[in-house]
Amino acid sequence: MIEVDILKNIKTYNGHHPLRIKTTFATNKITQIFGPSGIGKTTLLKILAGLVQPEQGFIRVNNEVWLHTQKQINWLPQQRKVGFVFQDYALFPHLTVEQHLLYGTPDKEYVARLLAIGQMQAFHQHKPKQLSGGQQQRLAILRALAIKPQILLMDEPFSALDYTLKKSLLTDLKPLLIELQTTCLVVTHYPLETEGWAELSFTLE
Ligand SMILES: Nc1ncnc2c1ncn2[C@@H]1O[C@H](COP(=O)(O)OP(=O)(O)OP(=O)(O)O)[C@@H](O)[C@H]1O
Repeated sequence: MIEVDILKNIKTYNGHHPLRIKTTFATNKITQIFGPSGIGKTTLLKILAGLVQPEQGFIRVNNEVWLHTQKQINWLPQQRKVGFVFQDYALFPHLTVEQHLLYGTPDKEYVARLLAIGQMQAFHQHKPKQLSGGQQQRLAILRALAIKPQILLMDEPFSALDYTLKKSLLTDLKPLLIELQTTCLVVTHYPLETEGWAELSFTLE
């Protein structure tokens, strides 16, 4: 179980606004996160990854306390074993597709498997600027999986994919997540629950 109890002052167009989130997420499940634009969905993912710091907070993943502001516990992002799919992909311009994946794992067989899941074999030597938007997005997803993350945080990860690609990616990703025992939190407007992909949902209000 992931236990989250955080308070973050977020900047809005007319000053500051407190973002208070107290909830739990089931581990080894896919949870879709809903909420209106600007409510703080991306901020929640970044706080879980350790990329944004809340003013006050507590995060426990199973029996590991990742963040406890009162006790000055704050695990570094790299200690959290989290994969992150950023809304803007955040790819490395100088690395090829294959190098992006090898950055996360030395396991060449696993890299080949990821390339197949993302239908990216033909582009493995390409750099991001030689890829389409949908290919860049698939690479961002594969890179996040390369480290075999304990938690996979995905921010609008399928927005640039057409329906057919999205369907086949969802079909191939789910067994991998089950095999890796990865907990997945995904922010997306695409109805993953009706697709039978997301198992749970959480709405940020
Ligand atoms: N590091 C930060 N510190 C303080 N405020 C922030 C920080 N990052 C984002 N914000 C503010 O937090 C608010 C929520 O942003 P966020 O991107 O988390 O929303 P969202 O729910 O993901 O929105 P959308 O669905 O439009 O992507 C915005 O008003 C933004 O300006």
